[in-house]
Amino acid sequence: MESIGVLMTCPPFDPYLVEQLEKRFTLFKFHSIPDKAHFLNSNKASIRAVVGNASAGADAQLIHQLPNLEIVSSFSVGIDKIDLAKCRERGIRVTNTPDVLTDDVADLAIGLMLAVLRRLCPSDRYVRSGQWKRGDYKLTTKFTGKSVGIIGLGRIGLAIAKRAEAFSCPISYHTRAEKSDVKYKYYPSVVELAANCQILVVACALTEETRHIINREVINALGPKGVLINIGRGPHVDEPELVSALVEGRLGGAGLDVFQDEPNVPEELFGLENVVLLPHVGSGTMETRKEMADLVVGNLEAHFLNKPLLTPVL
Ligand SMILES: O=CC(=O)O
Repeated sequence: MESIGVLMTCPPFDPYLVEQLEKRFTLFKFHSIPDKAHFLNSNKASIRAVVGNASAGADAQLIHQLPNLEIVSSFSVGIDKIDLAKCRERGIRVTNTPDVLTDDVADLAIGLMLAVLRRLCPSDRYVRSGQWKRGDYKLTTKFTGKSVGIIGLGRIGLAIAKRAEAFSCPISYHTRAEKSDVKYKYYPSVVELAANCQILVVACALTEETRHIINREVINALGPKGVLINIGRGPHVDEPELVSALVEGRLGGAGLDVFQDEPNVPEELFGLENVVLLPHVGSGTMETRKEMADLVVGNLEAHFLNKPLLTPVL
């Protein structure tokens, strides 16, 4: 398989993934190539696979420039950076990394809920800056028993629900259609869900339908005591609306792992104690990233050996 060219479109941040790919294929790290047009012109014939992630996948323009592309294997569960319609049209296979990251992302969602309500980050800073010596930290808000509304009840949404249930949180949800196999309360609109929960979690895939699913109306329905948790994608949220709601106190707080223009985060949020900002680390544990890398490589190997794909999307 060494002669097969694999183009890595995401930054080569994961040393294990890079090592595994380099062992088997001819790996091109697109991120560090200065003249991308020239590179593509000279190497397009040999590139038969693309490896991307949540930040860079394969858009229509790239797919068009790779005449021999057979598979896009994403180091992520989300596939919003891949032009699926183009892949379908060209018969290009697509894989992602579901299941292996579900626990980590759900754990982080609960971590964000606790961090926002119990003010874990500012109270840590309180101790480090020596302020504790001058008096106790102010009282915070209880998490156990808060009502949790979840947008998207797929693998990750369900794992969040299961964890929140252990904290005695009543669970409700919104999905395109009501699910017959869950006992949680269903709301047919996101505004209704937001109006009826204290913590609203975005856990759905990013599609044209779910872009800006959190808008001004939803934020106002969640209200000045409500908390928004986003472990989905930045563009799920109308970010300027979220920022003004937080700055004006129209929303109680937010725990955000994702942003509209990563790694750029609105600086207006930096001074707010009711906001926790994370650098898109939902699946970022050593254990899970290794399993994700093994899936990326396993899918490529399966494809080039004409075996069934491990986690096919297309
Ligand atoms: O954001 C991370 C992923 O989609 O896996």
